[in-house]
Amino acid sequence: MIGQKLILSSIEKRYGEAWAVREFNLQVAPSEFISIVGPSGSGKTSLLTMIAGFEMPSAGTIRIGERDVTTLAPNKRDIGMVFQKYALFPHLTVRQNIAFPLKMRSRLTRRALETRVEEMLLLVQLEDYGGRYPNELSGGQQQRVAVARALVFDPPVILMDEPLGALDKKLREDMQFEIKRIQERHGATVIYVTHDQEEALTMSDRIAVMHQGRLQQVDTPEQLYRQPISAFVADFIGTMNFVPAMKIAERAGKDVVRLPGDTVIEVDRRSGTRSPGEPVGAVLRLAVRPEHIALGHWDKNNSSTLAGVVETSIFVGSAQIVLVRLKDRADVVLRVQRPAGEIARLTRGDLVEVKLDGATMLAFTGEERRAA
Ligand SMILES: Nc1ncnc2c1ncn2[C@@H]1O[C@H](COP(=O)(O)OP(=O)(O)OP(=O)(O)O)[C@@H](O)[C@H]1O
Repeated sequence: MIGQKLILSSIEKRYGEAWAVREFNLQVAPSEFISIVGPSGSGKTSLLTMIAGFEMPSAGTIRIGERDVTTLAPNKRDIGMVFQKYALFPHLTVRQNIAFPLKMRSRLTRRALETRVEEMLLLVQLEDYGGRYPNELSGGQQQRVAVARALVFDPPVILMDEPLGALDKKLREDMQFEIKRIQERHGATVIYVTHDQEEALTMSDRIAVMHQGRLQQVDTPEQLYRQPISAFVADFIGTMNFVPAMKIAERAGKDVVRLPGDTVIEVDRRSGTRSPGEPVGAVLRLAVRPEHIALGHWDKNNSSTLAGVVETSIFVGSAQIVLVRLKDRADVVLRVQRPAGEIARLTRGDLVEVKLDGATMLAFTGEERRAA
C-alpha cells in the first residue's frame, strides 16, 4: 500500500455562507512529498481534514490509489497522521505506542509485530529508546515516535499538520531533514501543512500555495521561487521586493519600463506572469529578489541611475543585508542581500546607486492572477 497517488478533484468546502475551499484540484504522485502553504485562514486545515475524512467536502471527490474515498469513514482510509501535538499515549512505552496501530489493524503474529516495531525504531533512530515513556523523551524524539507510529502500518498517504510547530528553531531544522530522510526511505506519499514557507522549500518535492481557499500555484520549490505566477505567490514564497513602474514601450518581446527617478530599463516577459502584455501606460509592480539587487557608488553626474538612501546595514554571517529607501519613492524600501565583504561598509544615510537587472525581475499588474 505504501505511497499511493492522491487525487483531489474540484473540492469545495462551505461552512454556512463562507467558503473555506474552492475549486481545488491537485494530483499527488506516489511517494511525493507535497506541502500546502498559505496565510492563516486560507483553507489548509480544511483541506487536510477532508482528506483525513473528518469533514466531508461540499462538492468534489477524493481518490487514493484507485479508490474513491470521498464518503469513506476516517478509519477505513488507512491514512497515517502526525500533528503538532505528538498525541502519544503517555501510559504506553515508545515500543507500545508504535505497535498500537498495528494491533488495531492487522493480525500479525507477536513475533512479526515485534520485528516491525524494531524496524521502525531503527528507521527513526530511536533503537535504544523503545522502553521509555513519552515524558522521558525530548520534543524531537517524541515527534519521531509519532512519525514512526504513523508509518508503521505502511499507509498509502500520510498527513502532517504543522508537525514541527512546537519545536524550537534549531531542533525544527534538524527534524526537517530527519522527516525527509525517513519519508524517502519509507516511500510514503506525504501531504504536509505548514505556516513556514522556508520549511516547505526545504522539504518538499512540490509546494501548493493556497490563498482564500483557492490553489494559487503548485510547483517545485525552485520553480515557485523563480517563476511565481502572481504577486501574491512572489511575496509569500521567500523575500520579494516590489518596485512600482510604468510601461512606456515594447521592444523585441521585452517591456520598456520607467522606474522612480525616471530610470528606464527593459524587463523580460516571462511566460505565465502576464498574458497578454499590458498596454503602454500600464502601471506595473516589478518584483526582484534581495540577492538580485546590486549596490554601487552614487555618481551625481549620472542622472539615469536609481538612487537610494541606506536605512540599515546588517551583517548576518554569510551575507550583508542592507535596507535602502528609494530617493524618489520614499514609501519603497528595498531589502538587498549581498555576499559578506562584497560591499563597502555602509551606514545609515549613505547615498547609493541601486542597480537592477531587468533579466532577473518579474512584472505583475496591480491585480493578482489566479492559477487557471
Ligand atoms: N468549522 C468551521 N466552521 C466555520 N468556519 C470554519 C470552520 N473551519 C474553518 N472555517 C473557516 O474556513 C476558512 C479556512 O480555515 P482553515 O482552518 O482551513 O484555514 P488554515 O489555512 O488552516 O488557517 P490556519 O493557518 O490559521 O490554521 C477560515 O475562514 C475559517 O474561519
